[in-house]
Amino acid sequence: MPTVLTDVFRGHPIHLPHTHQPDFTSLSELPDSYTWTSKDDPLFIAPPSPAVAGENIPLIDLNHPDAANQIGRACRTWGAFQIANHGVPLELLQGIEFLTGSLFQLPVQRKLKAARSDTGFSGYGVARISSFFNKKMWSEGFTITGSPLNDFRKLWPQLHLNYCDIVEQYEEQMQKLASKLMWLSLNSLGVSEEDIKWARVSSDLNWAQSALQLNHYPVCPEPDRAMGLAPHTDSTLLTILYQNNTAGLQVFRDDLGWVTVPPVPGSLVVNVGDLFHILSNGLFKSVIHRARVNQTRPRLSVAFLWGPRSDTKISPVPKLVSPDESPLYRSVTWTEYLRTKATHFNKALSMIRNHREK
Ligand SMILES: C=C1C[C@]23C[C@@]1(O)CC[C@H]2[C@@]12CCC[C@@](C)(C(=O)O1)[C@H]2[C@@H]3C(=O)O
Ligand SMILES: O=C(O)CCC(=O)C(=O)O
Ligand SMILES: [Fe+2]
Repeated sequence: MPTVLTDVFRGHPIHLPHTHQPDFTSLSELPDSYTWTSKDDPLFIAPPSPAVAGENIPLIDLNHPDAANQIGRACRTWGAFQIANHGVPLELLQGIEFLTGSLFQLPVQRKLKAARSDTGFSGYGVARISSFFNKKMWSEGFTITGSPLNDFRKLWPQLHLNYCDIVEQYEEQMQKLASKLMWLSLNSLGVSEEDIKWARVSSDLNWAQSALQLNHYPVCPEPDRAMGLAPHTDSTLLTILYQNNTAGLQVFRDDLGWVTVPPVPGSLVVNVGDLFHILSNGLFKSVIHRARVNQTRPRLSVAFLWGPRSDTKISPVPKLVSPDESPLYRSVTWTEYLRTKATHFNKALSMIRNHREK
């Protein structure tokens, strides 16, 4: 049984055309292969409801005495929220943004030296979900899990140690924050450490693991017809996203359609992932989100994808299941779930759902 994320796709190759990325900046028209319509994605033009004006995911001050309830409410209604006063130093956010910008500015041949392999987890390439769509996405990405030393040495023969240091510090801060957010939201449901022993704060976070996904959305000649990152849910417990000062992230609500998440300097966006939806027996929504692009400003984002150790079985917390009903989902490890998702994409959750008798 693998215990690290790097092993997840070993024996489960995903062939993706990393080497066929265009030089985005040289294109003055959108090639057909990048032109999206609602045939390529049924939600492409989900009309915003009139109610959407003024509706936005909540911005929650973590120092507020009622923060736990506000977070709980946001997880139930939106599956996403922004946070201020999160305690992550501004210089570290600036550092990770600088690293991300420097990485994607490298010549494409250099980036390809660290390309993600078909069975690999880390490295440069197109989004993993690309194989589920007919059209290409206007973006490039870099996934990090474990030490980025080997990849970074290929990218920056001189400066790799400085950049490794930034990643290490960033991940350390994010891990602490993610655990705090998970417990604040669970506490709001009356769930305590007694109810989920594997996730005890006192167990020094050895029960968790993570990946960092760096994303770059270059400026685009026809943004209305292009897609930066297609609609998806994350398979995590929680994802913490840093976005630079360029809008592009949108979250989907059945009653509102697509809602743009405006960048708020210094704040972070938090998404509920599929595993948290399972753990909460469906009470917290794993939010469908996507990234759009624009004509004038490149966009960068850094997603901290956070989940349990690969061998931990995640199942609905018994306290959240009514005594006369079976849990909404059967138990699953993160490894099993990532593999299900890699094969079945947005049907993955329904594949592990327990079907209740009518
Ligand atoms: C741990 C992971 C979650 C992720 C797949 C991955 O193995 C590493 C990258 C993650 C990411 C980021 C972009 C969107 C997404 C759906 C994808 O294709 O790669 C997520 C994956 C996920 O949450 O399922
Ligand atoms: O770039 C964004 O805003 C979204 C990124 C994202 O959803 C991801 O990396 O999983
Ligand atoms: Fe995502």
